[in-house]
Amino acid sequence: MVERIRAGLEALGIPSPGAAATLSRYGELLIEKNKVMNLTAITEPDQVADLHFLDCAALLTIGGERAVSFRDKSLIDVGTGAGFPGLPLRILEPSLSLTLLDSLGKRVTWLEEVCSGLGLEDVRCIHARAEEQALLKGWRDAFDIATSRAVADLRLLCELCLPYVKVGGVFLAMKSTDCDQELSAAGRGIQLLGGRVQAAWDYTIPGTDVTHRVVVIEKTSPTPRGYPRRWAKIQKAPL
Ligand SMILES: C[S@@+](CC[C@H](N)C(=O)[O-])C[C@H]1O[C@@H](n2cnc3c(N)ncnc32)[C@H](O)[C@@H]1O
Repeated sequence: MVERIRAGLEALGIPSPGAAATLSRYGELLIEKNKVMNLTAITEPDQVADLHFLDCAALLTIGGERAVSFRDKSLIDVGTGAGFPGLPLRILEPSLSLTLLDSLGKRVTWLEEVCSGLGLEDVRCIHARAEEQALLKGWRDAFDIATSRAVADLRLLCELCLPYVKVGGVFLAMKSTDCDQELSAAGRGIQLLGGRVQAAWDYTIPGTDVTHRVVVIEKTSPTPRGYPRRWAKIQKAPL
């Protein structure tokens, strides 16, 4: 796995002294734990390298000259599951101040073990529902970047994620390339929550023919009070 990750990072133009080995160790821990806990449907080492690590790593480079800078930024990964995309980003950009958030306690406990096993002691692992945590003092309009992959339809997802982002920051929604309809349906909600779609970048994971999309949503004004709403309401009446 380590060689595949190293080659993929090189193809992406990401310098990675030591990072490929750390990611590979993370992959081993993931595959091992997945035998007794449901963490991922992807279990074959090369696929873990491609579809988890290199997919997440691509966020650091997409957009070329207009790529989002992660250096010295604070980032919250909403619905992180087994740590994606947040943890690979932190391994590749050590200056990142990372918060991983998930509603499933067992996954968060495992993430704490992984972080300490990999020597990433400063990563905050939070067991909470995104729409509840965002209502607490110090969490709203507080992060430079929010990320989320494979958590919910964009209409719902924006209400979970955009409240965390400070004005001038961005929410990076990792999606498939067929998300046009999802994106246009989310337009009204994005505006209401204080966001604006800045770009949608397609990228191909190195060494594969898999193409994904990241939607970049800029925070242009603070999220109005009253959002996010309770989950039942978000689902029943998406913005
Ligand atoms: C399909 S997994 C994706 C995990 C990871 N982002 C990835 O790409 O592999 C979705 C995760 O979102 C979490 N989740 C769903 N709704 C959530 C919410 N409202 N607040 C926090 N976490 C949530 C679930 O517990 C689950 O771990």
